[in-house]
Amino acid sequence: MQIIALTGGIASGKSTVSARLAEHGAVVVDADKLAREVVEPGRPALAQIAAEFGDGVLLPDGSLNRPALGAIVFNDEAARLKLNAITHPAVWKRGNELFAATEAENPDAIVVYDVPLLVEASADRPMHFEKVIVVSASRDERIRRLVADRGMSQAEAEARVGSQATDAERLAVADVVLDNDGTREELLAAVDELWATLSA
Ligand SMILES: CC(C)(COP(=O)(O)OP(=O)(O)OC[C@H]1O[C@@H](n2cnc3c(N)ncnc32)[C@H](O)[C@@H]1O)[C@@H](O)C(=O)NCCC(=O)NCCS
Ligand SMILES: Nc1ncnc2c1ncn2[C@@H]1O[C@H](COP(=O)(O)OP(=O)(O)OP(=O)(O)O)[C@@H](O)[C@H]1O
Repeated sequence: MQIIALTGGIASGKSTVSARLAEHGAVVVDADKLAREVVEPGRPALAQIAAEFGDGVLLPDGSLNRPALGAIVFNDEAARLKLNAITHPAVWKRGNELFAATEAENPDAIVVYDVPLLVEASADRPMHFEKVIVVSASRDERIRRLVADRGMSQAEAEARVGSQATDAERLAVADVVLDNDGTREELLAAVDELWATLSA
């Protein structure tokens, strides 16, 4: 089994790349999904978040109020680091369990781990990757997509992008770079070429 990390800034195009790799046969594990799973009601991470940030980050039904927590952590680095310290170890642990289960089922699998915060969370990462793929798109283009496609305000989009590593920091750990400042079709063609080398 190979485990390949797929990273990139918010709205760089990671989901577009991982969906195409899945069509080719890759097993995709999505860290954002794992991060949602580890804060479900009843999980220890949710209790830790409520203890740290107060009951204002919970909805009346006891689940996480994501916009409320986002408004705090994307405007306050110390708060964000506290949240990361709660969630990231739980995400890596769950990821490792899924990798082990995939290997047991299919030792030849090519696993793509879609992990937005690979660089930011590297200190908490007890994990080795065969290759690191970075999807790169300019800061301005990513902010444009967040405002146009995700309904964020300009300020929210800038805060979220500003909470992440820079493209230069991500490119420093890249084995493969997929440029996504062009069209979606150009990106997909580059992914198809990449798959040919991964599966060779
Ligand atoms: C703050 C929260 C509640 C906001 O939820 P929301 O539904 O608005 O965003 P969602 O989780 O879908 O994340 C969307 C994107 O935001 C960015 N993002 C999320 N968390 C962080 C963070 N701690 N630092 C920087 N960027 C982040 C990533 O690019 C991610 O792909 C949520 O993102 C969260 O719990 N974050 C901490 C866990 C985490 O680090 N997740 C990222 C993958 S490990
Ligand atoms: N080359 C492109 N041209 C125009 N729009 C694009 C292109 N690639 C992706 N998009 C759009 O930009 C947005 C972000 O793409 P995508 O969801 O693949 O990125 P992501 O990195 O997975 O985002 P997130 O970090 O939020 O999960 C989507 O709305 C997508 O349709």
